[in-house]
Amino acid sequence: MASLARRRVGSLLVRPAELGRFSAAWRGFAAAAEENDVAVIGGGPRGYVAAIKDAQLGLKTTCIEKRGSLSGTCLNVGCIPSKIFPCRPSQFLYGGRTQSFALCSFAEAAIRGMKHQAENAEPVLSQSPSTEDNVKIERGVTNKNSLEANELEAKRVISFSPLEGAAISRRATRAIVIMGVSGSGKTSVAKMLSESFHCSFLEADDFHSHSNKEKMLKGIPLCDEDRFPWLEALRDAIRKKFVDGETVVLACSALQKRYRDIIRSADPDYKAGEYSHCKVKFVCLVAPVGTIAERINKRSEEGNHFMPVSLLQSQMDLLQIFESEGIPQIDSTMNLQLILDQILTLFKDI
Ligand SMILES: Nc1ncnc2c1ncn2[C@@H]1O[C@H](COP(=O)(O)OP(=O)(O)O)[C@@H](O)[C@H]1O
Ligand SMILES: O=C(O)[C@H](O)[C@@H](O)[C@H](O)[C@H](O)COP(=O)(O)O
Repeated sequence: MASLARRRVGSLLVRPAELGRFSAAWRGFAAAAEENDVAVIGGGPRGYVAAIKDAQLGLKTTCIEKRGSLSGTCLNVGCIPSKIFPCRPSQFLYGGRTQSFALCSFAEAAIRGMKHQAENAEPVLSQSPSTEDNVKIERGVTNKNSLEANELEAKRVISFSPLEGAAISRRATRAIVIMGVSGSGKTSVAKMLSESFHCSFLEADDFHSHSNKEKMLKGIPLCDEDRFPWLEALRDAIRKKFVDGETVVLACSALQKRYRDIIRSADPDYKAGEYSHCKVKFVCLVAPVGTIAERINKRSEEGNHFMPVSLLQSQMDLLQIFESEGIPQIDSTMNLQLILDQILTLFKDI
């Protein structure tokens, strides 16, 4: 089979021999100097399972893992029990039957095991994988740009960093639309958000027809006839992302509910009005008209956009959000990092 992944410098490469107790499972894996069919980045529970499966399918597989042993945080550092129990030991460990735990013998045995782990948990917690430092290191190793950083050539690379893993598994089928009037900061914020999520970014402006852009350039507001094909193209682009199992962040004005409804219909399961179940989520950036006008003027002076400030008022007039839609509004006079932090907080649980 043709080589799909070639290692040039392998400081991050884990050889099968270094995998200790996993070596038997890794017999099918390529030695570092051999050619690889697949490179799997990240040796956590998802990464090593993918790598083992590839090896079982007969592909020469190399797993890249910074830790030097497999199975990620759970096995090497300590997983949920060791993190939870030191916080609430009395409730879980000593409350026993007197609390509302209907414990079967299996659960009792599990708790005894956890108690044992908890008693030894202090040093584990001091190197908790959830510290920011640790996350940074992981991202440095496994994000999409890391191929170059790792000096790894690959046509088929599967990446499983803890952070990206969380992003993929928790947000896999979401579209987050950063909406608002022209100049409110949609593009700037949406780009940053997509970088944080390691996901695609779509710019609604790129979907406008030439005639739409010409119209706006001349200071003529779009009408619905102009907008609908544009919004439908955006809907289709988002739907494609959903089909591919991808998260996407879109910057789009989406000023009226009827426009947002077209975008919401990218979710094939969306039922009109059931906003909280819809995979398409909106966040609206708001700021006083004066602030936005200044930004648009500056942007126009720099020749960076077709949208003239003369259209701002028509956009402000059009913007309408219904309370029932539950669209969070973010003050876009804040600096971009603060805006991003607020949005990340909003979406931390999805
Ligand atoms: N929070 C912010 N603080 C300061 N300037 C901002 C902020 N957000 C956006 N800008 C600037 O305002 C202008 C318009 O932002 P942009 O992201 O293009 O808005 P939109 O996509 O909503 O039209 C850009 O020049 C951008 O750099
Ligand atoms: O970034 C912007 O300045 C706006 O997003 C703008 O370019 C948008 O494409 C138009 O506003 C057209 O759509 P509406 O007239 O429906 O906002």
